Amino acid sequence: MSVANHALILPADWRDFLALTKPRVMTLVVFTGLCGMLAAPVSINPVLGFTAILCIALGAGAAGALNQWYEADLDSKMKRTQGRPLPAGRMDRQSALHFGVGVAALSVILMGLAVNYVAAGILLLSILFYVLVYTVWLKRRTPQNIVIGGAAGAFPPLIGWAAATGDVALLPVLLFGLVFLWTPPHFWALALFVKTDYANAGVPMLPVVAGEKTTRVQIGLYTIPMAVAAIAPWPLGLTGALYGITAVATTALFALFALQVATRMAGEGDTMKPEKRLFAYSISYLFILFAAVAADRWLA
Ligand code: HEM
Ligand SMILES: CC(C)=CCC/C(C)=C/CC/C(C)=C/COP(=O)(O)OP(=O)(O)O
Repeated sequence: MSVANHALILPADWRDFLALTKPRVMTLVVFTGLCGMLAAPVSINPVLGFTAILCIALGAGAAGALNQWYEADLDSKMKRTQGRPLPAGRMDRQSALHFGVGVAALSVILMGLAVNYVAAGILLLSILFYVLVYTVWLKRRTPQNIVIGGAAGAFPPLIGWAAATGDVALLPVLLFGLVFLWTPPHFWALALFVKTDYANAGVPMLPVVAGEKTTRVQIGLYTIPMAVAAIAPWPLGLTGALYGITAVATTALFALFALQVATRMAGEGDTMKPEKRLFAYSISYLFILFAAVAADRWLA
């Protein structure tokens, strides 16, 4: 059987290695890192700044590759992920592992040598968090997997800030909190409409384990502290009105969409529209907020 499987593996090309890095999701991860760096009250040398962002992209991509190396079995059971290079048989697991470990090591070492050790340390922590805490430990065990493990995706603004300043401060910590608290509504909105995929693969995502109604309520509840983290930098004097007004307006819309998801209880029939809208908007929302925090520092 394993010989037959092996015979099915076609040579991977560069597009498969690119797919291993989850490039679409990682664009937002890298963007939050870039804006965290631009929000810092110092001007980083452009070559070092570019290197730092490259390291975040390489580290995040490597973490995505290691995630796919570890869970090729799960990915082969879900429609959304069946076409990835490993489950589709276009790449062997060994190549994915070598690529992931090599690129992760390169990203952390380069960040440490060229930028600074604080940024390198947080980058290493976020890679380990995504691969070990989320993927290996929590994802298959508890519906709280993305609440705790999701912290991995919230580190990039801190990494960007640390790359520029060599330190951390309250503003990037609030930005960390924003992404951390944004992750549950972002992901559970999606999980509501890909629920059967996760159920088939045996992944205990919240809608599968606790049901649709609980998930909707949880989305609403997480939106409250998320809104506080999003708006707080303005009254705290960490940003100006450009960010503040943008945060209030975009967060109000997020809260409205989350409320619509929370109050649309299971069994009403018709379409799944509110959760699709919240999921799509969640992505634009973070792009806009992070663009605003950087613009506030440079334009205001
Ligand atoms: C554990 C936490 C998270 C989970 C489980 C999660 C899960 C997902 C899933 C399953 C998708 C569907 C499409 C795909 O696979 O490409 C998705 C889309 C996306 N996620 Fe997340 N996500 C998480 C955190 C984040 C974070 C922290 C960011 C960025 C800051 C992010 C940004 C995105 C973006 C930009 C997309 C859209 C990709 C596209 O256009 O196809 N996600 N997420
Ligand atoms: C800097 C650095 C290392 C950042 C890490 C970035 C990070 C943790 C992003 C989380 C977003 C993500 C790809 C979730 C997918 O969850 P999943 O793996 O359960 O999704 P899947 O079902 O699509 O495989």
